[in-house]
Amino acid sequence: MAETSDQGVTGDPHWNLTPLPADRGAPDLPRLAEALREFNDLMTGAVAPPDLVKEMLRQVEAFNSELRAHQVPERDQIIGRIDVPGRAQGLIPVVHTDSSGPDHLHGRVRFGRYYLGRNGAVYGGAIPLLFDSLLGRVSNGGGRLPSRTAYLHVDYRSITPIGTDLRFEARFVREEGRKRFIEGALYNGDTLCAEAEGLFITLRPGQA
Ligand SMILES: CCCCC/C=C\C/C=C\C/C=C\C/C=C\CCCC(=O)SCCNC(=O)CCNC(=O)[C@H](O)C(C)(C)COP(=O)(O)OP(=O)(O)OC[C@H]1O[C@@H](n2cnc3c(N)ncnc32)[C@H](O)[C@@H]1OP(=O)(O)O
Repeated sequence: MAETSDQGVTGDPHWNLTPLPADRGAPDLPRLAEALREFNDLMTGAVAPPDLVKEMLRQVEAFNSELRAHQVPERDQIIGRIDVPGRAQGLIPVVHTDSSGPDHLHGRVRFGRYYLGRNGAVYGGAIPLLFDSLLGRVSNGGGRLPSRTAYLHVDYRSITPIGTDLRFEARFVREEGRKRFIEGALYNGDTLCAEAEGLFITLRPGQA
């Protein structure tokens, strides 16, 4: 499956994004995020030998020590930006878009072992995380002004399995003044795993 970035707001003046610095490792950051995602999945599923654990601890502590010297204010941060593929972070699993438009987003997602709750099922809290991102993308797509989640209602209809390609749909339902109602659903084949309804509020000018 091809990597897909959070598209739809890139270059949109509403988001007021500063240009990405080309020389600050940005091209490698999505690959680093991919490696870290795989690390999380492998680490979750492994019982590693003690020497390997010791060596990983040494290396991770060494990276932490270097990174402490390179902390920047939020406005200069690269990881998490919507114009970087997969946002270069591992919080939300990578989403692959099959079809998108001003009022919908359809695609696929796979939760790795890192997201395991129990008995092969995705941890329940990870599902609203996904829906917030998907519904937020629909709300903020189509050239609309930025909005913020006011509520997110999730119904769990059946177990969501890890390690399986799942299909999602999200759609813009209606708008009432500053209120936007967005719905989404997550399927394993024909089985409905979860569905969500979100209220997103258009931010007023200057509202941070
Ligand atoms: C600027 C960044 C925004 C965040 C977006 C982040 C990233 C976006 C990036 C890229 C976009 C692409 C992808 C998007 C991905 C993810 C999106 C995630 C978005 C979030 O994850 S964001 C964090 C979680 N989110 C919060 O942290 C909200 C905290 N909160 C507030 O910031 C305020 O609470 C706010 C602004 C929501 C409203 O405040 P406000 O003062 O502007 O407006 P007000 O209260 O007047 O509400 C107006 C009308 O909505 C009704 N209303 C309000 N809340 C309601 C509720 N809960 N239930 C039922 N009705 C409700 C009122 O009753 C009134 O209705 P009426 O007009 O009919 O009287």
